[in-house]
Amino acid sequence: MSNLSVKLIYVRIDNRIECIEFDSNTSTEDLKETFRSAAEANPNDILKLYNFKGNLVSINNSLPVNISNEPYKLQVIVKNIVDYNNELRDLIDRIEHLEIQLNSLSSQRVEDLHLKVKHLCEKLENLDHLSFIGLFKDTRLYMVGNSINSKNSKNSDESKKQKIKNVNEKFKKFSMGKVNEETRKYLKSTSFDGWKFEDAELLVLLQQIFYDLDLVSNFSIKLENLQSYLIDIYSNYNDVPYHNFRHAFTVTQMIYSIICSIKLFDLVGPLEILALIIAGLSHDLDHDGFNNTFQINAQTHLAMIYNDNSPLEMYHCAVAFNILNKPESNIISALDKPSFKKLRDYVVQIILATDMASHNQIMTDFQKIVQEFDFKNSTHIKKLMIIIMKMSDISNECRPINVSSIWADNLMNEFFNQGDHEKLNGLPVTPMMDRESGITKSKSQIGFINFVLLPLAESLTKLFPVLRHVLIDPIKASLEYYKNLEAQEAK
Ligand SMILES: Nc1nc2c(ncn2[C@@H]2O[C@H](COP(=O)(O)O)[C@@H](O)[C@H]2O)c(=O)[nH]1
Ligand SMILES: [Zn+2]
Repeated sequence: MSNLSVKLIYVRIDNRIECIEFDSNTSTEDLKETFRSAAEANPNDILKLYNFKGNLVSINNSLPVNISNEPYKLQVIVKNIVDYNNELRDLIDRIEHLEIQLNSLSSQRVEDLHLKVKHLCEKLENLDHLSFIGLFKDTRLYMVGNSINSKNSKNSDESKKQKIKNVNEKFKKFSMGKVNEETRKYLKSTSFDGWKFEDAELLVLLQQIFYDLDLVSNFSIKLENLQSYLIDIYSNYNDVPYHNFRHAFTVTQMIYSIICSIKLFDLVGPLEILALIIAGLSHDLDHDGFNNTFQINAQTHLAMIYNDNSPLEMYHCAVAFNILNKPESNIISALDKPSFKKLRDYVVQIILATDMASHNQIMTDFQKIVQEFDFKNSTHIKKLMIIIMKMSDISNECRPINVSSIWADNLMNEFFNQGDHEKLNGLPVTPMMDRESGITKSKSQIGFINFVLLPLAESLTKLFPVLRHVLIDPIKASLEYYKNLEAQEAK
């Protein structure tokens, strides 16, 4: 080998720097093997190489040389996670089988085990390296410029259909029983833990909310239409880490909890209550896990059809009314034309207001009216409905830390997944979404609580002091938790 053709490159693997030597005759396979040995990686592991600017680069003999102060970064994606996941799925199947055999859900040990496995499985599915190789996610729209309807895998479509079918069957079966008083009461609480329930159970609880708010009687909703509507809502959320059906459930449950805490049904009419519940359920329909900034920068189909104006929220509204348009899922068929128009206006305005780009304006508007709030003023009422929706949308940190912490992890996973795709597509990377920017969960939550969540909760509490105990106190507890965590991380 002539010395002139020898290349030396420096690579950071975890916290150590390795120097790799190769030449222009070294094949890509051999070079990858050298990287693999340097990283002590297994043959099936995936290697990701980033240059000093943080861009992903391919490993081949034309890699530019660098200096030791500006090393490449090598990341190893452990493959065995797939096997773990299969094992976990098997385990879930076996536990479900066992449950059927026991013919009772009351065995606490089986239930606990089932929950633990489910949570672990969810965590594994959301690991960032899985998001990169796209093993578990429906990656539609992930490719820049793709149409919203293009899906990457027939198999994932089939398994989604099967999952919906199973959940639908269980939902109908569970619906034959009654939700007990204790659960109905718990459902009204802001400390409700949705992670304890499976999807079909969440649907039963949503159905219960429609009954307990008298929406079924006030709007003559047929049970079969309500069930078909709820299943359509369920089916139109994607398996993304954060903006999924559970998020829609959690937000709707918080809306319900606030309605009950402030007895909103005594202050506004049933149409306003119905609009809030429909908006909560629909506000992130068919979210693909990428925010508006990504949609606009990547010039996705959504950004194109909505001209960069709140593309996601516009689309969620469109999907919401598409579902309501289906005769079998139309839960608002009893409304006359003026009432339909009013409900539609409420739902659209409430969903559009969840675009965080409008947050400051909405806060300013509400703070102006809060001192002289008039429950007979329709503009005031609409602004209040918007604030209740926004409060519920970002309210994870109002819940106990064991509940909210999973949400914060899921949100960070979704953010980092977006950051990875931004890098891969040469788009501007939002620092908060860059896994290499040093942002931590504690930092992210402290900032969000101080600058967004707490001011919003304080505004709503000014109008309804009863909320101090159920919103402000737990938010402050979460803030303390994250401050302690940050202090520990700094040590
Ligand atoms: N850093 C955090 N950001 C949060 C949290 N909860 C919500 N959010 C942000 O707000 C929007 C809400 O709108 P959505 O309709 O998209 O759900 C969400 O996308 C996040 O950007 C939080 O706890 N921490
Ligand atoms: Zn949301």
